[in-house]
Amino acid sequence: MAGVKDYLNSKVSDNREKIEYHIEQILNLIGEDSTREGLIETPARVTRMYEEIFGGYEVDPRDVLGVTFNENHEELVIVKDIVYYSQCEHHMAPFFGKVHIGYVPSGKIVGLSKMARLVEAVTRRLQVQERITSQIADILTEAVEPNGVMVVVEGEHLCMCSRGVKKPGSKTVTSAVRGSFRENPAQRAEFLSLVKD
Ligand SMILES: Nc1nc2c(ncn2[C@@H]2O[C@H](COP(=O)(O)OP(=O)(O)OP(=O)(O)O)[C@@H](O)[C@H]2O)c(=O)[nH]1
Ligand SMILES: [Zn+2]
Repeated sequence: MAGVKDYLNSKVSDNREKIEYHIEQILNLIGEDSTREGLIETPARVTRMYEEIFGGYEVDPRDVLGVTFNENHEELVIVKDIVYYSQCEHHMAPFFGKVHIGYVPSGKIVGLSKMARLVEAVTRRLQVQERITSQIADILTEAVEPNGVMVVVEGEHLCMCSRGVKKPGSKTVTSAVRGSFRENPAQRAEFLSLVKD
């Protein structure tokens, strides 16, 4: 799957000193004095923050759904309102919102918490919202081999609020449908009615 495994080649925890050095350079290059009291710890703080917000690179998202259970439930299962924080790959600015995941099992189910772990693994990277949406749908499809999967992601992008076009409050909604959801409008409608507030 494009863009998932390659990311495991490098991670913040392997490169702390170099990242700190470069953050210090950026502070000076934007006109600051990196040696003043308020900034002296900033390169180390930013690096620790990067470990958190880019923690997805430490994980292969496909491993998160490694354990499944045999179960004969063949109706819709939804985990909704999973909050995520990601960073847009165009501006390295935060975007955030909620993920709603639904699937119709075909003999296999997955632990509910693993859905949230999958969201963490996919979002704590440089991303675009569309790719988050399709990666979640594809990884769940591959792991659980369900009859169908539907994923809806809502996002507010700070690169559109605090800069650029400056439209705070605008929301982007993306969806991905796989398997039975593609052919079955009633199933899509059921999913959408169950995830709406
Ligand atoms: N499709 C998509 N676009 C995104 C996402 N996050 C940010 N963008 C957009 O990426 C685009 C990058 O456009 P560019 O013209 O290269 O960059 P820019 O000059 O900073 O663009 P403006 O934001 O319009 O000022 C912008 O239109 C952003 O709104 C995302 O998750 N999905
Ligand atoms: Zn952006």
